[in-house]
Amino acid sequence: MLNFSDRLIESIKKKNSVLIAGIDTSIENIPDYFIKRFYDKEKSEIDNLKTILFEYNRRIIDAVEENVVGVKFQAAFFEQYSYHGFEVLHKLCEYAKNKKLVVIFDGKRNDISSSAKGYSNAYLGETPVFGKKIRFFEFDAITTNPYLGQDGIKPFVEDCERFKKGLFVLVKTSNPSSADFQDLMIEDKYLFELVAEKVYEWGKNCIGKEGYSDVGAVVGATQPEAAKRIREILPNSFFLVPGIGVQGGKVEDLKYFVDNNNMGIIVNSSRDIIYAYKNYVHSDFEKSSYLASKSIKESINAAIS
Ligand SMILES: O=c1ccn([C@@H]2O[C@H](COP(=O)(O)O)[C@@H](O)[C@H]2O)c(=O)[nH]1
Repeated sequence: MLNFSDRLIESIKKKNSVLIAGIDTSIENIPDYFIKRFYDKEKSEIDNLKTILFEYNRRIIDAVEENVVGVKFQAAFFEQYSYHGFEVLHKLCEYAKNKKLVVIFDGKRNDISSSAKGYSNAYLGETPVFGKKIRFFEFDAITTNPYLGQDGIKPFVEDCERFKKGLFVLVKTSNPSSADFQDLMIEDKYLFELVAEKVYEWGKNCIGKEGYSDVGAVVGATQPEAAKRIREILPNSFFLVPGIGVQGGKVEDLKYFVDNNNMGIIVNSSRDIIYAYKNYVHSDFEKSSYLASKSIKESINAAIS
């Protein structure tokens, strides 16, 4: 089996797209006409929730499939519905995987090593059950938080090596308060630069045949200056770039995120795609999401070519 970075590159070339559709759907943002179509008064609220959440996101995936290299599932939007949400997440992950999309779990997980191992078993690897190993999810990659240091990251890196999976470590995030900690200076370096140096180290043993590491960085689209610095430290890592559109990140700035081959990034867009019906065709959310994903893909391609 190919390394994660090689599979990603293969898919990017095939799709001519570095766009990732972010599945961040809340039930209250699903259009009324769609809810009415599926809501069954004979069923419980929870059963209706599960059906509608799955059916809406499934159609979004169908609609954008042609324009995206993968999908990123934001854990929070499934966790808010407790284990019912996770049941839907599991089905959607399989659905996207069957369409040969790259599937990312955005859980920003981390903990002490024994707990981190549990997370990694769940999302990248296998969980021991009665002497057997069970694979619960089929994600290709996960996002992690580096705050606990190397021992909290090692279980994920080991599973990346073993199962040819990918990791995106938060290095410089897109949110307004990212500077609170990430921009602290330690001697002559920003904290995010020190984290990037660690990401380089953690990914040294999982380099694919195309020369890219399977351990990448999350770098917010709102942070072009930081992106230039991080690219110097991580010349052969993929950046997962969230924050274009609603958060203010500009597609034109993506030229500061790419590597010397104009590669090395995947760019997430969530709300602009899943709720595109609010800006495009109100009565047809699938068409709207298709049009939005096509337009975002084309503008990204123009900005980085
Ligand atoms: O620095 C970060 C890290 C993760 N995210 C996640 O990406 C999406 C962005 O959603 P949009 O609707 O396209 O703004 C969301 O899931 C965040 O949790 C991020 O935005 N910034």
